[in-house]
Amino acid sequence: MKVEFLGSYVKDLPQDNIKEVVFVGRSNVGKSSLINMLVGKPIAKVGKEPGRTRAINVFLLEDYIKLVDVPGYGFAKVSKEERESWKELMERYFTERKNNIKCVFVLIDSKVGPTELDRLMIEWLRHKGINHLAVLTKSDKADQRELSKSLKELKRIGVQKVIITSAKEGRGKKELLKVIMEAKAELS
Ligand SMILES: Nc1nc2c(ncn2[C@@H]2O[C@H](COP(=O)(O)OP(=O)(O)OP(=O)(O)O)[C@@H](O)[C@H]2O)c(=O)[nH]1
Ligand SMILES: [Mg+2]
Repeated sequence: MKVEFLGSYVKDLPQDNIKEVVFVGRSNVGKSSLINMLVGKPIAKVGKEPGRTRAINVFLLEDYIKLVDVPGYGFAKVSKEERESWKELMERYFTERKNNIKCVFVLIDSKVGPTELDRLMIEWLRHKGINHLAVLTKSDKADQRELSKSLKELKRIGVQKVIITSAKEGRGKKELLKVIMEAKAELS
């Protein structure tokens, strides 16, 4: 698959008309790993310590759609200022890029299920009218009971579509790529 790193953004965001899919979720939930699994190469940095991805990292896939890796939320060890700047960056990103966003993948750990912050994120996307779906990550680490519980909880908070994934085992790759590639059909 053809993929190219377009840049890292902390302030000024790109101003083009290319469609994008966005990966959001708690720090350490597996956003960067999932991007790497999808494109088949280690293009996004995977952190040993959570809270590693500080900027918005943008990758161009097959010349027509962008994958956007945004900094994770909910990491306890960040200062109030850092949390504020994260919020500011996210608000700007979703406001400025709203019309380009094809889908937001809200990543949730299969074993942990949706946290309060995930719920707020989903509610906020719903309120803004931004298309989104839930992606359960690291399914290789969760047993059937944990997985069912996470699915049930997502249903309870009104999530319509869920894709179960494991970056380690390649699970969910086809389903995610299908959502991503649908942008192509929309463009032509
Ligand atoms: N077992 C297992 N581990 C995973 C999987 N995906 C990611 N990990 C591990 O989880 C940790 C965090 O992964 P990242 O991809 O860096 O997570 P992130 O969401 O990008 O984290 P931030 O950039 O800090 O927000 C790393 O140690 C990964 O190796 C998976 O599918 N299975
Ligand atoms: Mg990351």
